[in-house]
Amino acid sequence: MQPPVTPARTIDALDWPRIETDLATRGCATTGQLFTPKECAQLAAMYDEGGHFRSRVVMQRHGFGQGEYQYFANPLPSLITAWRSALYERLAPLANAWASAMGQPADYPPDHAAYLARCHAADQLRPTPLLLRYDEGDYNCLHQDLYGDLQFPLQLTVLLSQPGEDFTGGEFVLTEQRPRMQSRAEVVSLAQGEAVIFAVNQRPVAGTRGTYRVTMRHGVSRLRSGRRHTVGLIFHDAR
Ligand SMILES: O=C(O)CCC(=O)C(=O)O
Ligand SMILES: [Fe+2]
Repeated sequence: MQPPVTPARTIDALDWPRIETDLATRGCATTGQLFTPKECAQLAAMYDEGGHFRSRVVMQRHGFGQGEYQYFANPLPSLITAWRSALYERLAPLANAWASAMGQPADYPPDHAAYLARCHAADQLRPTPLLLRYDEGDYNCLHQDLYGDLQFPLQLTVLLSQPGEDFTGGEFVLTEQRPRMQSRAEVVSLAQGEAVIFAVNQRPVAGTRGTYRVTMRHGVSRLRSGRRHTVGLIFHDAR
C-alpha cells in the first residue's frame, strides 16, 4: 500500500518554476494532478450528501449562468483545509510580490490561519471553498470571487470530473481586460484532479513604461454533454 500523499509533499513536487512563469506572463497556470481520482470522486459525491454545506446557489436565479454550487460549511472537509492552507503558504510570497508590483501593501502573512484571522476581524467570517455542478447546457458567466474588502489575489479551481469521459464542452475560460486595449481570452484545459491557479481580480504586467494592472475574470463555457464537478479554493473568507 502507498502511504497517503500529503499536500505538502505534493505541493513541493509541482513544477513551480513553470507555474510562476505562467502566472507572471498569463495570470494563470495549470498545476498537474493535485487530487487522486478517488479523492475527486469522494468530493463530487458530497454534492448530494447532506451536512457538508452552508448554502446552495442556483446560478440562473441570480443571472450567474446555469448550474449550481454549494459553499462548504465549517469544519471544511480535511482534504480541503489541508490543501487550502498548504497552497496558501506556497502562494503568499507570490501574492506579496504582486501587491508590491501594484503599489499595494505587501503584507500577506506566511500562514493561512493568520490570514483567516485577518478576514474574520474584518467581518469576513464565512468559508468560501465551494463545490460546483454543471449538467448539459450549463455554464458559468465571467465573474470575480471578491466576497469583501480583503482579497487574496490568487485562487484555484480543481476539476473533479474526467473531460471527454464524464462531460464534453465546459471549458474553463479567463479574460484579461487591459487598460485602453481590447480584452484577451484564455481557455484552460484541465485533466481530472488538476487545478488552475489564477488571478482573482487584478495582476501586474511589466510593460515597456513600467508596470500596469490588468483585470481578470473567469467562467466556464457551455457544457455540451454529461456532468462536470469542480472545487473552488478561495483563500479569503466571505462577508
Ligand atoms: O467550474 C469552474 O471551472 C469554475 C468555478 C469557479 O468559478 C471558481 O472556482 O471560482
Ligand atoms: Fe469563480
